Amino acid sequence: MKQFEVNFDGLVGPTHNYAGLSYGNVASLNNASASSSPKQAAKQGLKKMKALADLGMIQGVLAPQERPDVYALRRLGFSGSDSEVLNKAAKQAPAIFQACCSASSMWTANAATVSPSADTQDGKVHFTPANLTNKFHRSLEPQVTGNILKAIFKDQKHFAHHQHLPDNEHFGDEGAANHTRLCSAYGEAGVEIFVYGRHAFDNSKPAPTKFPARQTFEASQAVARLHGLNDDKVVYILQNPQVIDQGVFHNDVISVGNQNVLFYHDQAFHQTEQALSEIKRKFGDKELHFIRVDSQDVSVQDAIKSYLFNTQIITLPNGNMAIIAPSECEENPAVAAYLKKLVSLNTPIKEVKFFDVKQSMRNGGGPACLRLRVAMTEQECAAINQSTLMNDALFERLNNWVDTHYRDQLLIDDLRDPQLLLESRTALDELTQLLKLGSVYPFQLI
Ligand SMILES: NCCC[C@H](NC(=O)CCC(=O)O)C(=O)O
Repeated sequence: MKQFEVNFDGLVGPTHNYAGLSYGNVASLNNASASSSPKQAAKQGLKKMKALADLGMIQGVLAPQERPDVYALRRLGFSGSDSEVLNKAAKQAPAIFQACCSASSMWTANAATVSPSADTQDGKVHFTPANLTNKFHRSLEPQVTGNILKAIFKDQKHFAHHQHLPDNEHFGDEGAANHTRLCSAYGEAGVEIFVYGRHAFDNSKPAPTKFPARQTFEASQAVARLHGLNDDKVVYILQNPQVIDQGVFHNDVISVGNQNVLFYHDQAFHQTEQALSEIKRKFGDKELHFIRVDSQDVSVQDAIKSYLFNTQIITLPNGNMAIIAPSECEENPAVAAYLKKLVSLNTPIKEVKFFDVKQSMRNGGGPACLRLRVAMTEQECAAINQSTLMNDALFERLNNWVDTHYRDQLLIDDLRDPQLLLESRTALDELTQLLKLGSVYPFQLI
C-alpha cells in the first residue's frame, strides 16, 4: 500500500498583524507594530502550498480562526454589541485586545500533535490539538483547531481526536513544533521524538532562566499516552535551555527531521549523545542519517535569523529529499554556504528550494511553522475531506477569495474597526463552504 506525508498549511487569516505578542520569539518582538499585509501574507502562503503540490506532494489547507475573538473579550467582561465590545476593549485594554485579534493560527505546526496509524495501538491516526497555554493569544486556538481537524479527518474508522491537554502551564503543549518522527517509510512504525523545554513537576531539572519553556515533559508524555504510542518507539529529549534563552522558542527553530534524517544544530539538545544513541537503538538496524550543523559553520544566532532549521525537509516523488527554505537562508552568507555544501554531501538531501514567506518570518514563523504534517496510507488519505486538498482549481478559488475579502494593508489601529469583524466573518463563512467544513466557528455555532 502507498503511503504519504501530507502537509496541511495554515491559511493566513484576514487580521494578520504584528503585535509583538510572543515574548521569547525574537522576530515577534522586533516587528511589533509594523504594518502588515494580510493579502500578501495569504498569497505568499498559497504560493508555497501550490509549489509543493506542483512538486507532486499532497498538500492540504487548514482554515484560519475567527478574529477578533469577541467571545474571549466577552469572557473577560467586555459587553454590549459586538462593535461596543471591540471599542471598549481596544480603549480600556489595548494589549489584551490585540492578543484577541492575532491571526497566529496560521502557524499550524502548533495546531496539534499527530501520530500516524503505524505508530498507534489502535491503528488509527491520532490528533491532539495543542493547548498553547504559554501565550494568551495562542491559548484561544485549540477549540476551533479541534473543530477544523474533525471536519477534515472525519472518518472515525481511521481518525481519533483527543481534547487538548488541561489549560495550565504544567501541561504547556505546543504541538508538532516540538515533535518529529523518524521512520524508514511513512507507513512503517517510526520513532516519535518529543522535545521539551522543562519539567513542570521537578524543579531540580535544567530549565531556561530568561525566556519561557513553552513545552513541558509532562505534556509530551500525556500526548504519547493519549496516542497509544509504544514506549520502545518514543524518545523524550530536553532542549538545551541555553538556546531557549537565545530565542529558540520551539524545537523546530533548531532541528527538523524527515523519514530517516535528523537535521540538527550542535547546540539543540541538552544531552545530545545520549539522545542520539537512544534514537539509534529505538530506530533499529536500518539506515539512519544524523546531519549535525556545527556552531562554527552556523551560529545559533544565524540559525534563528535565517530559520535554517525551520525548513521543511520533504521526500519528493523520485525518492530524493529537498529542503524548502525561507529566502532569508539564501541571504545569510554562513547559511547559504552551508546549504551549498549540504547538497554535495552524501545524504538523502539533494536540493534546496527557497520561498518568500517574509510576512510570516516577521512574526517568527518559517516554512516549517506554516505546516502540519500528517503521514497517511492511501486509504486514509482517500477518507479525508478532499475539498481541503490543494490543486489548480482550489488555488485559483482561494486566491480569488483572498482578493475579495482581504485588505492590502492593516495597521494596529484598524483592528478595532467593526467592519473588519464583519469582513472576517463573511470571508470565513464562505471559506467553510469552499472547503466543505460545515460549521466550525463560534459565529456559526453559537
Ligand atoms: N511556530 C511559529 C510560531 C510563531 C508565533 N508568533 C506569534 O504568535 C507572533 C504574533 C505577534 O507577535 O503578533 C508564536 O510565537 O507562537
